[in-house]
Amino acid sequence: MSHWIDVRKNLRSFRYAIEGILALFRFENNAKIHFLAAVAVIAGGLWLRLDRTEWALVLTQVGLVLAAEAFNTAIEKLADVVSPERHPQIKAVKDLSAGAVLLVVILAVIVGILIFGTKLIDKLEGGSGF
Ligand SMILES: Nc1ncnc2c1ncn2[C@@H]1O[C@H](COP(=O)(O)OP(=O)(O)OP(=O)(O)O)[C@@H](O)[C@H]1O
Repeated sequence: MSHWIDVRKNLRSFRYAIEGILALFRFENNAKIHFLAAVAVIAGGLWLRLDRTEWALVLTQVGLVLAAEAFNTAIEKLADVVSPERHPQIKAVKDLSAGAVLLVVILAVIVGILIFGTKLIDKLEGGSGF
């Protein structure tokens, strides 16, 4: 009997997705840098005691950057298979994909400055220092 939801198939897909995440952080240089940045941001958030809304915003940005990095890596790998030779359209595809990551990163930095900037100033002006 066929089931409406095939749990075993779902679990297998989940395992492949985890393998993708592990490969991203193990082999891709930009992803490693973004991973370290994410760890630093989370440590900074704990230190500055972000509130719920601030965490929601910060973690959304972290998720967007890491997911954009994963999509970009996937597109680059696909492009390399489709066209191992240089091709102007592949250049456009890869540049657009990298541009998407840069856009997300720029916005994440702005959100980071808005949230961490004021918190940091408050903390330092409060005199508690480090
Ligand atoms: N097949 C290609 N055809 C045209 N331009 C390309 C191609 N591959 C890469 N490029 C250009 O090089 C940029 C960087 O691409 P990518 O990160 O894949 O590195 P690469 O140049 O292929 O070298 P490597 O894979 O050794 O790092 C792309 O954004 C694009 O401008």
